[in-house]
Amino acid sequence: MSFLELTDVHKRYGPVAALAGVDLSVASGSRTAIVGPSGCGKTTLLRLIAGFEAPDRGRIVLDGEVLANGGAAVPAYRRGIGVVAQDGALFPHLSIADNIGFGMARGEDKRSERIVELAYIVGLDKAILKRRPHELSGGQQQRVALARAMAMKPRLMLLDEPFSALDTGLRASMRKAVAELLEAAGITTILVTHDQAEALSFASQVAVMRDGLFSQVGTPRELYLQPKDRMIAEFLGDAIILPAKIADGFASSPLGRIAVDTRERRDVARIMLRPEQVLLKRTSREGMSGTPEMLFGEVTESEFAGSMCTIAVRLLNSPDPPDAAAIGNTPLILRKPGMDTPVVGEIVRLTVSGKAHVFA
Ligand SMILES: Nc1ncnc2c1ncn2[C@@H]1O[C@H](COP(=O)(O)OP(=O)(O)OP(=O)(O)O)[C@@H](O)[C@H]1O
Repeated sequence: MSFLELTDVHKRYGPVAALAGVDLSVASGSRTAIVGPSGCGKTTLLRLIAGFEAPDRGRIVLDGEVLANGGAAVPAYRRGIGVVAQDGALFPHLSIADNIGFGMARGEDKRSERIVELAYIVGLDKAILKRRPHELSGGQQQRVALARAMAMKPRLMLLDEPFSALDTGLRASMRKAVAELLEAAGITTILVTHDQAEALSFASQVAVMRDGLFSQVGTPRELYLQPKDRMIAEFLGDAIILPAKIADGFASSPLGRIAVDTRERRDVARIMLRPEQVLLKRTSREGMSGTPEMLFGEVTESEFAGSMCTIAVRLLNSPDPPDAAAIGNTPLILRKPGMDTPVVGEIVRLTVSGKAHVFA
């Protein structure tokens, strides 16, 4: 049985259906990431789980306890749910120690020791406990917010874009530290993020939301490699989408014969590859002769961007695709390590590794 269960949850603001019948199961001790375009309902969902608002319809059950059933709802302060908002939302007039201690039960034993311990757990030096929030960096404030949420020993932790104010390096290290921290404490967590890489690396379950509904829920690997549709594919990373004729576990495509992830299909469909599945080897125009079964292309654009660079490759001898008009002369957009990126005009041999995913 799942730890948190949402069934047919609806929430409307005037004419806007922010949530249009959401179902979600979250396992105990797991980490779930919710991603989706701006305005799709992510924050509304967290607010309903936290108890800041009640659903119009539907049930929210946490560890067997009904938190909300339509408008009838357990108040937020009785839910045992920790919330860390995007801006940290610290109390500006309280010291860092009192901010952290705010989450503790009144008269809790060894309060000061526990505050120091929580500060240590989230990687804060105890020297800053006397300071006020405005004397801390954005990253430090986020850690205080997390320590405050952990101080109340929550059953469930809700993180609403908690890393978005941090720069790239700090963001990755904070994410890892927070994941380890919550894991060690056995706290079930839901993270809302705009960053697909963050969702895929942080969570054991990723839920993609669109127009107030989950369009796909699964493991990061399932969603990345077997997205249900083009929108989900492109939301979670770069995707090469091609027309293909499918039969017997293979696709005839503009990139030649490629193994696909289903043996059942026998039709014309769109297939998807992730750019890292297309491997390039430098060659020359002379190297193309006498090898009709191999696939070649010419680099038409190359954009340097540090560790990973973007290149465009125009296919030179593509087998006829099933609907040639759909691909036309569109180059493939690939990302390659910056140290060894082919330059414009170079001829490359292309091979595909792994299987392509067939869209329904
Ligand atoms: N209090 C409110 N009153 C009226 N409309 C609201 C209210 N809160 C949210 N909405 C609307 O509900 C929809 C969902 O909003 P929500 O904040 O949940 O989206 P989101 O996915 O979290 O967006 P973002 O990624 O931009 O934060 C939006 O159309 C929003 O304008």
